[in-house]
Amino acid sequence: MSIFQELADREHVFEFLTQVQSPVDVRHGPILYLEDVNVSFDGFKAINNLNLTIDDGELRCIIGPNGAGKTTMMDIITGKTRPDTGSVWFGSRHNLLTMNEPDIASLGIGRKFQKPTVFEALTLFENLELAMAADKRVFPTLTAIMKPEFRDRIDEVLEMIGLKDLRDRLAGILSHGQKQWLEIGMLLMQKPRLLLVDEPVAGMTEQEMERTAELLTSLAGKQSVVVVEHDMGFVRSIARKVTVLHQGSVLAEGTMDQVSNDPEVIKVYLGEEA
Ligand SMILES: Nc1ncnc2c1ncn2[C@@H]1O[C@H](COP(=O)(O)OP(=O)(O)OP(=O)(O)O)[C@@H](O)[C@H]1O
Repeated sequence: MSIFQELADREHVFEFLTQVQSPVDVRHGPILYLEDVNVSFDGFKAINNLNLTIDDGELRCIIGPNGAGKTTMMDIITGKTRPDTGSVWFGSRHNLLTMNEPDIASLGIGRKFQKPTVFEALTLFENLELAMAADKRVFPTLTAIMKPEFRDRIDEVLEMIGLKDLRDRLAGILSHGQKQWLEIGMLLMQKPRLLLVDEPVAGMTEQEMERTAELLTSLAGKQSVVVVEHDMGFVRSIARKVTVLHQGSVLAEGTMDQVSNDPEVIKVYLGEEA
């Protein structure tokens, strides 16, 4: 179609008017793909021929004994640690090993560390506002904060994390669990495609753990979520598919029942709890 025909065609949708699509291409494969990844620290193999695939929208739990390589694996995905060999892809287009940490984050990979780091002297609303302001992709100027659509997004996230009633209270008054949810909310402001969550329920009450399980399961589908967690009860309550890491490689993968009945897993890990 010529440019003149396009201009005359009222039904034609011009490319510049269409919504910007996420750059992550998952049409023909997983959202995250690690192949034959190796990392040594002073000759010690922390990650040893690691292969891992996460599907778009999946909620995956990663378990494994201390020193299994879980944190190192997260560090590799976010660009904090560079592997010695192997490949790490985000969708089929983005080779994460060629990108730095800020570029990987702006592609839509959000990481929640174990300890919450919210701004206690600011309200919940302001915390979420700041999280949005930190995202240069969707939010080029601070003055844009007052736009109604951004306020709507903040209210939507407050609803998702179950803290809408505390919208204008200071984050300092929140319980430990509520701070964790707020921090998850801060990541959600940037609409990540993949959320990496490190030990979300450490230090939480039973009730907070239940609420966290609901939150993480509600996020799956809309985004992919990878949870590293030691609490087996919690993992059982949310897990669809579990990956067991041991000595830097995948020892077993499957449902919680499958992996917890696997003799190798029982020997190296779950046996400690049996
Ligand atoms: N920067 C580093 N320098 C040296 N050794 C390291 C470094 N980072 C990790 N390691 C070692 O690599 C191994 C894997 O560590 P990692 O923290 O990834 O395990 P993990 O599964 O997260 O353990 P945990 O459950 O205790 O957090 C450990 O033996 C650790 O001591």
